[in-house]
Amino acid sequence: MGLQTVVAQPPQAVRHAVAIPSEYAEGAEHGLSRRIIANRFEEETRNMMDKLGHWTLRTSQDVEIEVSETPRLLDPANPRLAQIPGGGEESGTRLVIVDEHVEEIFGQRIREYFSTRGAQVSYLTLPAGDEHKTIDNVLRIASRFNEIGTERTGTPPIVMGGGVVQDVAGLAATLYRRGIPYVRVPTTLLGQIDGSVSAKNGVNFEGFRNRLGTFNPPPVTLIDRTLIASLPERQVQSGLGEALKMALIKDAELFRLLEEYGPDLVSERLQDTGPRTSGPEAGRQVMHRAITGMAEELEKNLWERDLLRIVDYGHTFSPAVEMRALPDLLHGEAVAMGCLFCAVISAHRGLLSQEDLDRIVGCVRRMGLHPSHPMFSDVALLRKGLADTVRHRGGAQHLTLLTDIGQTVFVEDLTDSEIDGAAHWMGAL
Ligand SMILES: NC(=O)c1ccc[n+]([C@@H]2O[C@H](COP(=O)([O-])OP(=O)(O)OC[C@H]3O[C@@H](n4cnc5c(N)ncnc54)[C@H](O)[C@@H]3O)[C@@H](O)[C@H]2O)c1
Ligand SMILES: O=C(CO)[C@@H](O)[C@H](O)[C@H](O)[C@H](O)COP(=O)(O)O
Ligand SMILES: [Co+2]
Repeated sequence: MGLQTVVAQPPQAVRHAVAIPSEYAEGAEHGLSRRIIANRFEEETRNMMDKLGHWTLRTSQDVEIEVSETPRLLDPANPRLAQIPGGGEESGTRLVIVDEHVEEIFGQRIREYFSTRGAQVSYLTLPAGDEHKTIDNVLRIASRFNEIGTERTGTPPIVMGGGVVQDVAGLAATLYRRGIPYVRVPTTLLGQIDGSVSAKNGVNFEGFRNRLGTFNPPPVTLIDRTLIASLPERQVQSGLGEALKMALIKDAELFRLLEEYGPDLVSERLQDTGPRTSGPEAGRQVMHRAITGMAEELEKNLWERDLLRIVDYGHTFSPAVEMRALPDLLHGEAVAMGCLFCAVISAHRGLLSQEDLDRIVGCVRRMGLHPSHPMFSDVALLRKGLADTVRHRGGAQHLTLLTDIGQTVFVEDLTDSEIDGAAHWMGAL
């Protein structure tokens, strides 16, 4: 039966062109009104549908993500790191994935830990840095899973390192056998306060940040704050860039801590060892407040069904800048600049006071971060970056701006001239 498209007068429920078989269309030639033809077609289709099978599968998934502070994680007396999430039995060799600096600093302790505990493990070291957040490295991990016989559930890999190795290994775990559990041990400040509660993984692709990735939260993430004591200052500052984001969008007290203790947090690597911060335990508070804020935001929207996300603050223009500047700008450095850029737009709109804007610039500087980079004055790059972010946000700007420190509003009407104004301001810093 040939099909021919006839634009019928839509009956109540039919609002568009209906494909009507040719014998009905022929009826039109015999003077039947299009309305009658369409009704007859609908009725016959309905009769036929009664005899056709129809299946709808509805399911939901309970997800529990444990993020636990675990002191003395590498002490062989502490069983936590070797445990199988959910308490299952270990049934073969587990892959321990680290990056090259983690290997350098902790490799020996990690080996001692597993050998003392008699755990069957194999090691894989990946190159460090965002430029190695690639699909090739995902495949390297998958090959090692094959080599050592990684199972569906009994041999969950353990990933120790910063956000890069977490993202790469997380994607490998989600692809392998269509998804295996793994244990996440973040060893950077950024990884501990931001990536630690995230369900996302990903790799950069064709010059775009996190263009390939999935949602696959590991069941267990273990945080030992002492592991970040060996971080270079610059990496601590970069991590504080994400803490600043969290402070600006929802936690004025966190902002106050960053403002007051910024330099100490950096020099002490949040260990609360110095005379000034050991009293109020600024390091512990900053870490706890940042994780709590992120967990609150992600728990209600883990799969990002809602693309209005305040945690994307500072991540609107920064992805384009960060990728163009690679490897010169670290993720948290670009995010801090992205936060400031949107604070400037907020102030130019009269949403944020000049005094608050000055406090934000001061805070960024106190944490040892640069408030700007020449690329944040590159108007063409910023506009292109926004266009791609809009595609990422389902075609809307969904731009978070500040109305106060710790208070936000979404806008959808940012103009090119506002971008130009903020870019000019950043260039004058
Ligand atoms: N999936 C998510 O939700 C999520 C969240 C935040 C960030 N990220 C991603 O994370 C990446 C940034 O993470 P990052 O800042 O941790 O960078 P990173 O992973 O590159 O680590 C930074 C550097 O610190 C080194 N290092 C790691 N632990 C160390 C330690 N304890 N002592 C000394 N050196 C150590 C690493 O080898 C690396 O050279 C970005 O690609 C970002 O997109 C992902
Ligand atoms: O950088 C990241 C995740 O990579 C987080 O800090 C952040 O909170 C958000 O998840 C990002 O804004 C969105 O990341 P993405 O969807 O662009 O990968
Ligand atoms: Co980020």
